[in-house]
Amino acid sequence: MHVNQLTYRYPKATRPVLDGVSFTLQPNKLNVLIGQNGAGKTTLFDCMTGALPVDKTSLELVPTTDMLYLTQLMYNHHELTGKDFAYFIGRLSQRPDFKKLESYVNNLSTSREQELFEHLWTMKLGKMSVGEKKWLFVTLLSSIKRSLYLFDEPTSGVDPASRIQIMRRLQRLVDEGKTCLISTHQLHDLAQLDAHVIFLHGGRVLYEGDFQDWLDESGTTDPDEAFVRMVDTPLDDVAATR
Ligand SMILES: Nc1ncnc2c1ncn2[C@@H]1O[C@H](COP(=O)(O)OP(=O)(O)OP(=O)(O)O)[C@@H](O)[C@H]1O
Repeated sequence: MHVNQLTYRYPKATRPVLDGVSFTLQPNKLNVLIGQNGAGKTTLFDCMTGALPVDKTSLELVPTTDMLYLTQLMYNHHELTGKDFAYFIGRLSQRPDFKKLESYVNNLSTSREQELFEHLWTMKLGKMSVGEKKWLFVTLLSSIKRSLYLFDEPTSGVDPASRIQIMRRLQRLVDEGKTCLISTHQLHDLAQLDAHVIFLHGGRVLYEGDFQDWLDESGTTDPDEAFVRMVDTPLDDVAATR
C-alpha cells in the first residue's frame, strides 16, 4: 500500500500541511509515523481514511471499509461499561461470539492482560484511567478483522507496562499479516520492535526506512536525539532531498 504525492491544505490556511507526502507501508513491520507536534500526522491519518477529502489518485490503499482507524478522540460514553463497549465492538465486527467475557479473555496473551480485562469488564468508561481506556480500546478494536489498522498515538498517556502490552498487541496484528500504521512520540519503545519509520517534517517525508538505520544515519543511539537532529535540519535542506 502506498501514499503518492499526497497534498492537503486546510480551508483558509495559507500553506498545505501535507505537501507531496509519499511512502510505502510495509506489511511485515510496524509502520510508525513520527514528527513534531503539528507536523500533520493526524491530518495524514484523516486523509488516508477519507475523513478529509483528498485526490484519490494519491492513495493506493485498501477500501475504507477494510480499514480500522482509532483516532485520538476515542469514542467515549461515560456510562458504558467495558462489557457494553465490547458488545458494541462485537456488533461492528459481526462476531456474535464476542458477547462473552471468556471469548475475549481467552484471546489475551498474558495473565496481566487477562486480569486487566476482567477488571475493566464491569467498569464504566467514565471511571477508567486514560491508560486503561486506551489499552481496552486497542485490545477490542484489534479483534475486528481488517487489512489496514491505523492508530493515532495509541500509547500516549499510558504507563510503560501498558505501553509494552499495547505494542505487543500491535506487533501481533503485524505477525498475523495485517498492515499497521501508528503514530507515537515514545521513540524508545520502538527499539523493541521491527519498526518502519516514516518521519514527517515540513509537509514532507524526511526519512523512510528501518528504525535502526535511522539511528545509524543520525549518528546516535538515542532516538530522541536523532529526532532533535532531524527537526533541526533546515527546511531548505529538506527541499534539497526531495
Ligand atoms: N481543522 C483544522 N483547520 C485548520 N488547521 C488545522 C486543522 N486541524 C489541524 N490543523 C493544523 O494542521 C497542522 C497539523 O495538525 P495535526 O493535528 O495533523 O498535527 P500532528 O502531527 O498530529 O500533531 P500532534 O503530534 O500534536 O498530535 C497544525 O498546524 C494544526 O494547527
